[in-house]
Amino acid sequence: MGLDASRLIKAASGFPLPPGIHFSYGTAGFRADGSILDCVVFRAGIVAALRSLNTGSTIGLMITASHNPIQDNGVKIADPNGDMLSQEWEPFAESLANESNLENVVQVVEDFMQKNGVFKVSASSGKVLLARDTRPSGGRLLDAAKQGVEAIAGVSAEVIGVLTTPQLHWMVRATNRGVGASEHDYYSQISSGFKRCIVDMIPMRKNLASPSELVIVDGANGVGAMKLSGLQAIIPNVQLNVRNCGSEGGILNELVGADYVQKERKFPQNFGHASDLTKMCASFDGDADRIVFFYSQKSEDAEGITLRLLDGDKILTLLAIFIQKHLQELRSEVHWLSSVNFGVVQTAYANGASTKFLKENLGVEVVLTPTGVKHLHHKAAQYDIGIYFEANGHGTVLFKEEFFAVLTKTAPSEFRTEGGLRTLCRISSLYCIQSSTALTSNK
Ligand SMILES: CC(=O)N[C@H]1[C@@H](OP(=O)(O)O)O[C@H](CO)[C@@H](O)[C@@H]1O
Repeated sequence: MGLDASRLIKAASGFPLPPGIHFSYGTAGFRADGSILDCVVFRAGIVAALRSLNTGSTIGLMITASHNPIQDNGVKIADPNGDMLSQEWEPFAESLANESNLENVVQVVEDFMQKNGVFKVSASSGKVLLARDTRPSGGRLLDAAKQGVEAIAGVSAEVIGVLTTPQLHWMVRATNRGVGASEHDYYSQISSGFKRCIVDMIPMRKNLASPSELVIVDGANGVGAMKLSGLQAIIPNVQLNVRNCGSEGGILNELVGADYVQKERKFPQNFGHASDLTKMCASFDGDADRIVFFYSQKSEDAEGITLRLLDGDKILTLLAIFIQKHLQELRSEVHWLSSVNFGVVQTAYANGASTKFLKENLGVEVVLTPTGVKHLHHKAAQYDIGIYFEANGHGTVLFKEEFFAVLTKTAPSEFRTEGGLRTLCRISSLYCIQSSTALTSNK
């Protein structure tokens, strides 16, 4: 099957390239002021459609500018297993996005297809799932992306609507695995992981609804707040107090959200009250793929209250201590577990004290990668158990599937401290979401 050039040119002519601007493919896709992105997003739709034909799988396309201001927007593409678009495709995406001549657009696509055998692998039934966050330009840009997908014959676009970025990544992965991939399935998976990991594992905290256990969440006036209420509806016994939901006139990412709290070391709007003292709080970013925690303490200064931040480095360190402890217990009992490798991944921006602690005090292998989830995720996935976090709060825990399968099949009777085995299985059930997500880390 060849490219339908006239169909592509006709569709592309509706989305002219704004003159004099070069669009760069950044750490996670294209970003710019939302008013000038129609062409780039349309062409990202073409890239996603071709990727779908090339891989013979469903691909995801997300319209979001994450932690950036409300007037910005952007586009990220999710690969079949829920990872970021393969880095090999980034130069193609960038040259397509910047081609000003329509005839050349076809040429760029044809050359790339020829080089990569896009249509050799494909059946004639590609599919792209499309979603967006809550930005005002999101609906218009989602439509541009849809038209880009449909400009490629044989590929269909399914608009899912408003989602967090991790939800879209998860749905793409679940769709390609042929398991339940609805938003409700997503909540059910987190909810059962939460129940197994938090509620059952820590009996004394069973009554999580008690006011002292309340977690207060800063939703950054974005999609995370909205989705958290969906999740809360099916998680029993947990009371979350969600502020900055965007419904009371608050502006997305303005004086709120993970980026603000982490960079400014300030309370987000509607936090920092005396009544919140010592309570655990969490901040999402605009598309809920970052989280940082914080709490307040009494201080001597004029404000009287100081913010204590748990950024990605601290979250990673706490997780590493926890997993290392259980792993060491199990290794002392079961021979094959001694070969299980466990490592953590940070970027060069990580606090050096955390890296030193992880290496020297905890004895964990630490690898540094460039900034960007695609780099950290890829590296962490090479371990049986890998944790990655950027200081800004992107991160997760990954369990290699083969390792997890052996772990869950191992009879509890082989272990004296059965609890350690159960704990690892339970943690993996909470982090089974696979992509950096604020919702699973909300504990
Ligand atoms: C998915 C991804 O790679 N996101 C990138 C990107 O963050 P966003 O929250 O997606 O804007 O830029 C950050 C640097 O500004 C980088 O730290 C991070 O890894």
